[in-house]
Amino acid sequence: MQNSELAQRGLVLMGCGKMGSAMLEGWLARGLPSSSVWISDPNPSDWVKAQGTHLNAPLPPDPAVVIVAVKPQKMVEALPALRALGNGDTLFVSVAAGTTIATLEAALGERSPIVRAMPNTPAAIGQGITAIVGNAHVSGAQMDAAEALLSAVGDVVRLETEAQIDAVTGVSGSGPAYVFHLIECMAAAAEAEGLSPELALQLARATVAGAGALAVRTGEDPAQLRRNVTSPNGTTQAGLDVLMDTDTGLPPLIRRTVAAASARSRELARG
Ligand SMILES: NC(=O)C1=CN([C@@H]2O[C@H](COP(=O)(O)OP(=O)(O)OC[C@H]3O[C@@H](n4cnc5c(N)ncnc54)[C@H](O)[C@@H]3O)[C@@H](O)[C@H]2O)C=CC1
Ligand SMILES: O=C(O)[C@@H]1CCC=N1
Repeated sequence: MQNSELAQRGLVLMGCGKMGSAMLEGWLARGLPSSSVWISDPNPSDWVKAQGTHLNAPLPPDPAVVIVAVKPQKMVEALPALRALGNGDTLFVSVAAGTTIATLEAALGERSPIVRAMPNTPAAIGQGITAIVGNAHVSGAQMDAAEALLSAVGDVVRLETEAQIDAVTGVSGSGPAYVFHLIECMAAAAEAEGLSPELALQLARATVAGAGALAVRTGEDPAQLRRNVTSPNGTTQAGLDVLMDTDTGLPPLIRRTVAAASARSRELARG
């Protein structure tokens, strides 16, 4: 499926909040005409309203792709409106956490091609990472199309099994929130050491952003990058002795954090 097929048959976006808008911004920037996009959302933002799409208009009869980006709790209410498009060659892509392919098949039709995806919010600036997995009805070309569509907002990885998506959700889907909280914690600690709130936040934000960019651009093992900062018996070593403590430091805390988010993903899947 080429962009031209999307442009011709149309793309439907069901739910256009934070995640839907992030993806829409990427597609429009990549040249998808706004006249080829149909958005269903009872509460669209001013930005969504200004994009020139078909907003809350009757859906096209045979769209190339339908993206489902409503909250998992809204699925039961939202999916019936899409059922008429099921069991054909319209490809459904759901980004909802914890909504299984089986649930989507039951609502949309057992023969519907369905891709389950887990993106993250850095998609808003084209730096997301999305994991995808499809059901048996997704053709190779449709999987390629889903990958192409989602690569408009960052990297895409294909999963071997649907079960992997719970761990993905716990790491990269929810992960930006962990990193934002790290910024908050570093800023609070800097304040506690006597810096002003503004300076503390500036230092924390730039440090996390710069370290992240360095890790990506160099492709270096993060452990080596860490060692590069750490002078023998210096300040970093003193800090890392606390942070890397295997009982009270970051390793067990992050392990529990990701486990809790992954467990919640599995719990949502059970309904
Ligand atoms: N925010 C995030 O970091 C990520 C979110 N997701 C998934 O994306 C989905 C959407 O999440 P967000 O964009 O954060 O939520 P959001 O609340 O910002 O957006 C959801 C949108 O759906 C709309 N909506 C509600 N009922 C609807 C209906 N019946 N039909 C059509 N639209 C309806 C709402 O008005 C809202 O604009 C969720 O399923 C979430 O699991 C996945 C990965 C990351
Ligand atoms: O918190 C959530 O449930 C969604 C899924 C991943 C990120 N946000």
